[in-house]
Amino acid sequence: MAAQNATHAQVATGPQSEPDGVRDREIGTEQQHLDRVYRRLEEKIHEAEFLMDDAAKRGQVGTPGALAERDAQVFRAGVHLNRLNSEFEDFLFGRIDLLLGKDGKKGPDGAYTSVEPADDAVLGDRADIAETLHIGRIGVLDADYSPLVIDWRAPAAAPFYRATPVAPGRVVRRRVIRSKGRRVLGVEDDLLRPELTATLGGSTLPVVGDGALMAALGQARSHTMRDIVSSIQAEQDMVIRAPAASVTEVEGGPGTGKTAVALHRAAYLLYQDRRRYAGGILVVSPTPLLVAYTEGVLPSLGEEGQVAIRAVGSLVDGAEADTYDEPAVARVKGSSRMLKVLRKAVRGVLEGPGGPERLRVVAFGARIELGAEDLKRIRNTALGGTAPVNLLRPRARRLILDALWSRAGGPKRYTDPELAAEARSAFDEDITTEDDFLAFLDAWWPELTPRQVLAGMADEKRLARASRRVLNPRETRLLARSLRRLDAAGRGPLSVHDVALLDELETLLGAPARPKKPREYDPLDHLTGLEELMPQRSESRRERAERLAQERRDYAHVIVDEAQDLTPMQWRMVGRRGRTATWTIVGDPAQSSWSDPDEAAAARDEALGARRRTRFRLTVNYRNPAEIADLAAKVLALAMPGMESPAAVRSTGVVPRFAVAGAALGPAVRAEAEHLLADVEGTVGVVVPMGRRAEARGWVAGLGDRVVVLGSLEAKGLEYDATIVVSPAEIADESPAGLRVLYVALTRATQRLTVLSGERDDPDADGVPDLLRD
Ligand SMILES: Nc1ncnc2c1ncn2[C@@H]1O[C@H](COP(=O)(O)OP(=O)(O)OP(=O)(O)O)[C@@H](O)[C@H]1O
Repeated sequence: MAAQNATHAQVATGPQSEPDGVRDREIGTEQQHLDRVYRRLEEKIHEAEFLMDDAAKRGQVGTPGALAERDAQVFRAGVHLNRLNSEFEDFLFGRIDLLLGKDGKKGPDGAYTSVEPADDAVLGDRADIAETLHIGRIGVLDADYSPLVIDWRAPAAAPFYRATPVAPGRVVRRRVIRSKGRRVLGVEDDLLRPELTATLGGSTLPVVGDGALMAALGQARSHTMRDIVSSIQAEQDMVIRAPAASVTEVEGGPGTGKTAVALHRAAYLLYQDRRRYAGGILVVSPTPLLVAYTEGVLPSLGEEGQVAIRAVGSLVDGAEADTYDEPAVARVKGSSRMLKVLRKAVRGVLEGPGGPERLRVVAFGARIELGAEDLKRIRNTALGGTAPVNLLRPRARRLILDALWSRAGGPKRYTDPELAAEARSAFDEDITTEDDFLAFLDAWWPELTPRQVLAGMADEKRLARASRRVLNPRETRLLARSLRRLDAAGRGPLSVHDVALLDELETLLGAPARPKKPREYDPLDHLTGLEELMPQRSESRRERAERLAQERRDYAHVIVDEAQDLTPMQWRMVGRRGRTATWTIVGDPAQSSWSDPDEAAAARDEALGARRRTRFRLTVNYRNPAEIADLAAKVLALAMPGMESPAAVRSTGVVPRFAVAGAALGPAVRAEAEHLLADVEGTVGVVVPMGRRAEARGWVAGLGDRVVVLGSLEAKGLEYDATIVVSPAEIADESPAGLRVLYVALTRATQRLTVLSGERDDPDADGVPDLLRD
């Protein structure tokens, strides 16, 4: 791990100090340990299988108590088995050799807890190794409760990540073990106290290899993210294990590991306080592509489904956004001004033309009528309530009945209150059972769905009434036009920004009634008496609204990745899902595709309110070689003058390639992609302006699934072995945030970068486009 805290002194390592045969011997030593661990795991699996078997037998007894016990046991044993099976591959990855600690106390995992060495741990320049710990994805205790493997999230594993040559604590040697299944393939050591001659069991402590981080960073990339448990760096570990304060904010440039750190933090929090986080951890990701890229990481860390990774366009149930609005429309839809527009739009639907203008009923043998003015007055009184509009319908119905009763002279007919009450209830019943009255109510105060209201906003005239003095006429026109994709019921392709509007509307409207699904018949029911324990009460609307609101608040922790991109309306949507949660927010203002980073920051402040914040900064770029990072820094200087770029941890000696295509982009992109496919083992990303996505897919058709075409906004968070950035000037011109979007595009490659100039780029004699020159 030569770059452990790259700013600190180098760690002494190196094959030069490695005599022949030492590596094989050390691999053999670790192999013996792994064999022991596997034997123990097999014992545990047998125990789990026995438990399940035994539990199934108990199930045959059939009493409710025995069944409940059976369920609990089967569940526990099932989880256990799943875990062991899924973690069976590659789960032991580290080892630390430690000096004697200051005190002799042991923690629950069987390891000594002291961080600092005892005063007499080192004599002159000699020391004995007092403790050896192996680190893995889950903890395994031997039959005598001594630790065979320490879970990477346990406190005893922290020194594996945190020790540096400047502050080594008790760690003398840190070893990363590469294993596959039951076989140890390699070991890489860092010596943290090179000045010492340390002995283990009487022999000198050997040192093998030259660090695991570089090996990990140089590996080819696939279409899914790998975990980094074996090489988490000290500054990253500080974030992963930070106490779950109300808000943990992490900033850092491209490639500093923000996404990796956020996901590993989720795994750490679950480990550290499973009960607290059983309420779920929500990870909000900017695009479905990034969700697909990161989804696999957590199960491999040994979790059991408490973590939901959702794209910001899929946070509302039933809505799946697959469209991007053009920047001017996105700016309107994302702005907090939309809140006012939506409020008025909801009212506008109720008041809008086409609704009934009068109500006629027959009561006491006479015809009674409420006219347009009466209905308007009643509607305004009803809307004076604070509840969501759909939940105000019963109130409006009652006000209508009151008005009819009074118009029919009801209050004057009866002096006896009891008689009056009886007559009133008969009057109400007569009217409300009439089909005409029900039809009137449905037309006059329809139960609205968020999608209907949104679709209604496609009518420019109607929208203009709702947006008066909030949006200007151009903004209103753009907004109305963009919503014409939807039919009257709101079906049709939704944009990412529409989803936040739907969520806001759902809050304004209250949840519409959903047809109740009949509960499936379960043959166990009559045995367990479950029906009695869980009576099927019918739920009132208010109860339902409260329940849904509750469900939304359910997340115990919310992680926001690429937080710089959330619009004010999206912050409101995400905020609703974490009202009582703790938060981890990671992002980089320099990569913001939102036109106004200050506005987004203000919206974040509003969503988080007065919660206490703890801030961290990540400073080392683990993705891009220095040659690519240096080029990207030129765009950063234009996009955000004065912003520092993170220090690249490695260099490949290969500078970015510049090619000029002019108008003939297709053949040039294809040729460059073919060239890069031959150069790298893994993936090639072709980043194009958003409007060129469809044609670009044609350019690379047939080159295989190692090549991926992405619109500039879709590249966020992803990475490829090699990247082709097509027409930088066109990407930069696409939106007011275009230079920052270009910065994102230029920082996706782990090995090779080709920049292809289009018609607008004005390349110099070397093919370097205007925007990337010194
Ligand atoms: N400690 C580490 N060990 C090995 N690889 C690492 C480490 N930290 C980060 N990486 C790798 O560096 C790359 C960048 O990480 P990640 O995507 O989390 O960065 P990021 O800060 O989210 O980047 P961006 O802001 O550009 O989206 C990934 O391939 C990740 O696996």
